[in-house]
Amino acid sequence: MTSQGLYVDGVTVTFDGFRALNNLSLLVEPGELRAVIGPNGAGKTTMMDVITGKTRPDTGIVRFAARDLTKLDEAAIATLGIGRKFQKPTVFDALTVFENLELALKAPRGPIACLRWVLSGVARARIEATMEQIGLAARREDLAGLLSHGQRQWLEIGMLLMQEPELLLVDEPVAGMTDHETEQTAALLRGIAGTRSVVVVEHDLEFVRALDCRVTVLHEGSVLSEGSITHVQADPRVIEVYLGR
Ligand SMILES: Nc1ncnc2c1ncn2[C@@H]1O[C@H](COP(=O)(O)OP(=O)(O)OP(=O)(O)O)[C@@H](O)[C@H]1O
Repeated sequence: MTSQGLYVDGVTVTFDGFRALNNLSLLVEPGELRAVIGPNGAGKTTMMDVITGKTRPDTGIVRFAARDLTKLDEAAIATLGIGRKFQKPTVFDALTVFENLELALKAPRGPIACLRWVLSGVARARIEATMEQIGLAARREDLAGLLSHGQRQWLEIGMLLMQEPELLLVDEPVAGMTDHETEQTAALLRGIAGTRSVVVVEHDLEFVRALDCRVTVLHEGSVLSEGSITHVQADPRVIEVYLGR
């Protein structure tokens, strides 16, 4: 077993006798970009909930960077460097792009420390670099409420990046985006991986192809197939339960 990365082994989650996850095992390497697909009810959201500590598994191992996540609460898991982006963006509409990113910085804790805290040159440079990365440098002074749906999603990804996560979980990022925004999101996520692991749950298979990464197909709470998008799309079991419908 690897001591780094995300290691899920034999995880089962039962809701009122129904197995949402059924002996789920998966390994995501440090710096890897991984797409997770599967039909409705396959267990994708439950898998994310288990990794972030929202749901406790009945059995199984969940480790990240050699830490046992099943022993930690949601706050402790976030502190460990696991960030999650939900489908709906939660940016602050009345703040500018810059201010949203500033707010997401890891500010010192405690009232005295906060009073003394001034945005340092290093912090400012990080905000600048993040605005470039998410393609919003030209919109820095614009209120988030004026951004398009896609741009708001990127801003939220930027806010998560300000927390310097080592693992980023992203839930259906391109739902409601234009084709052009979808392409840009794939490029953004490819760029974000490498220095950190990124797990993306998505239904849009064109987008998953554009991610150009290993794909895990879930079905009834287990891994049905894994490999390149070309490999899983040609897998008869995947065609039967997911693609062929
Ligand atoms: N809190 C809960 N109580 C009872 N059943 C639940 C609960 N959460 C999830 N389930 C069930 O577990 C199964 C897996 O759900 P989950 O949301 O993880 O699937 P999913 O792959 O994310 O689906 P979708 O693509 O529709 O989001 C579903 O049958 C769902 O109804």
